[in-house]
Amino acid sequence: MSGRTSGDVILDLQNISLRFGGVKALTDISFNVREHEIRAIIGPNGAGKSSMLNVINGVYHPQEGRIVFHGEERRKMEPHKAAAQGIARTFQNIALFKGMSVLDNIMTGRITKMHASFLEQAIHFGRARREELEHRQKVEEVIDFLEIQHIRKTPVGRLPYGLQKRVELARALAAEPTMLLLDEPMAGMNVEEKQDMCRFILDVNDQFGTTIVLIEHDMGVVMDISDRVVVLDYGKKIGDGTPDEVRSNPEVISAYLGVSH
Ligand SMILES: Nc1ncnc2c1ncn2[C@@H]1O[C@H](COP(=O)(O)OP(=O)(O)OP(=O)(O)O)[C@@H](O)[C@H]1O
Repeated sequence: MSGRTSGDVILDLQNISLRFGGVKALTDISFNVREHEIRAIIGPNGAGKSSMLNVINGVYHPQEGRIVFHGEERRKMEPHKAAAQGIARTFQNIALFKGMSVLDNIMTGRITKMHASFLEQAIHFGRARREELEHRQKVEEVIDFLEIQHIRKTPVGRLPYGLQKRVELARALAAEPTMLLLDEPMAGMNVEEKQDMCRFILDVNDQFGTTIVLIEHDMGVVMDISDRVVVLDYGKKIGDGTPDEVRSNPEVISAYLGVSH
């Protein structure tokens, strides 16, 4: 456990149930996320982790339950509204524009922050010009922060996998989120790439104060960087607590940690 302090509850998920036809993806799940913490969601394949992230992000709308974000109950929220409220995410399978440069991909993370009209942008004048400079400056800050200056002009598709994941993180950060959802940020990475990604996640959390909710299969990573862990199995919550509490929870051990993954 990182030992960092975290604040008030900013996201409260209460009795969430989500079904796809006859498939119960999530059943009566409640947990919360505190400001500035690193909160992991773990569980075997098909446990409902990605579905949970999609509920937080407004992609899926649960049939039952309440979602309270910053003290307000959320009604059917669409993903673009989640983005406007400061929630950004990365995906299990990298979702970048492979033919575009690293810089241009990260610029797309600024879209929700763009105010100038299409016409203003087209003639590249006044407000649009000022805005573009601001966006560029923010993107350059993110590029420096994630140490990817050397690849800023490279088309993303030519980069090794670990760096593509870092570019995806950069794009999410360019939106200046207050809450960052990471769907398996270490998947497919070698040991060195994982170490780098861990360092960046901790630095983002520390330096920007960003709250982080992540799904991760690598238990070493989860136990190292998370403040609290929620454990799902077959769409139900079977554990919730600090890494130490979760590690010693018999139900978790038999359902998850005890099986090879
Ligand atoms: N869009 C969908 N339509 C139908 N069923 C779905 C959909 N999304 C998820 N499911 C089902 O919901 C259950 C939970 O899936 P989910 O992807 O959330 O699990 P997961 O824990 O993220 O798994 P993994 O570790 O394999 O990514 C599974 O039975 C899955 O088949």
